[in-house]
Amino acid sequence: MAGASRNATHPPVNVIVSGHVDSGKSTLTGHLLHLLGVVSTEEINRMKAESTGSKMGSFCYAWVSDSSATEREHGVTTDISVNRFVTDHRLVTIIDSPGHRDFIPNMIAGANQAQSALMILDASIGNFEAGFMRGGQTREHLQLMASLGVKSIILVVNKMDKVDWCRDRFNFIRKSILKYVQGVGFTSGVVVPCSGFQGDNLMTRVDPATVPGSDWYKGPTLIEAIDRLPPLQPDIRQPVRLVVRDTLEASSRGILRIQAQILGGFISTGDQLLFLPAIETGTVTGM
Ligand SMILES: Nc1nc2c(ncn2[C@@H]2O[C@H](COP(=O)(O)OP(=O)(O)OP(=O)(O)O)[C@@H](O)[C@H]2O)c(=O)[nH]1
Repeated sequence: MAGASRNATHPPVNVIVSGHVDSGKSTLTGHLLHLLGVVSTEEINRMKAESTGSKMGSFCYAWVSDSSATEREHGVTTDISVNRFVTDHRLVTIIDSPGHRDFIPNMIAGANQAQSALMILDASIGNFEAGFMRGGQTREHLQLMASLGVKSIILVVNKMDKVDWCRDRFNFIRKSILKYVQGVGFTSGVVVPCSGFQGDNLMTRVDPATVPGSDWYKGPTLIEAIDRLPPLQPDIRQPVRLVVRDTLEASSRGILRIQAQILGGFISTGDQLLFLPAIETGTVTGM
């Protein structure tokens, strides 16, 4: 159903992975990228061996996103990491982001590039509550994303293995979060249970034969939910907003060749652009 091709012509969708600290964002992202073939089995096996050797074995999938020595040593994401994959109908750019409140500016930088979100909720007893109460990052991230223009959201009830796929626990979290999400202003909000670490319900429906107690779930897998996200449709009536993805060439005459994605408005040769956070202006000489 999906894979790592970068040449897909499917409509693009940019998805930020957000949520309270330690809810399992990087683990879920890394495991999904592995199942999609973006990260090879050899690479995962190497990360499993190295993380186990550093007594951080439970972070093996998180190491796909968390590539810096600090992130790996402390088991905490500090910056965003961006990957691409294709599904049946979408070209997905997935942006893993930090949950720790110290790194909120980096989470905002990621949310700025996205129109859709995976909000990761830790189903474990006490952990959903810690993230959802005042001072937790769940509400803060939802409010930030809504104010930054993220429109659609998939609510991922993660670590279901830690609550034995308890249907009542899922329904409790589902009810609590949906009420809040609608109040913040998101239009859609499908709720998907899964285990990012075990890989259940990421690419294939959780199997009651191997995961006892999960037979009640008949909804979409995570990848099916992602495949149904509304695609990016830049609104040309909005002010110009584009995300610089890469600098391809810088000439001595001061001409910079960049790769960028237009999120709104339209640009023409001769237009002046303001680049942030550098606060520098530039003139469009060609596209
Ligand atoms: N049992 C279980 N543990 C999980 C699951 N997902 C993640 N974990 C564990 O939760 C811990 C934190 O996982 P991370 O993926 O680093 O969490 P995170 O949300 O990316 O962390 P920050 O970005 O630093 O906020 C690790 O020990 C993971 O192994 C899951 O589905 N089940």
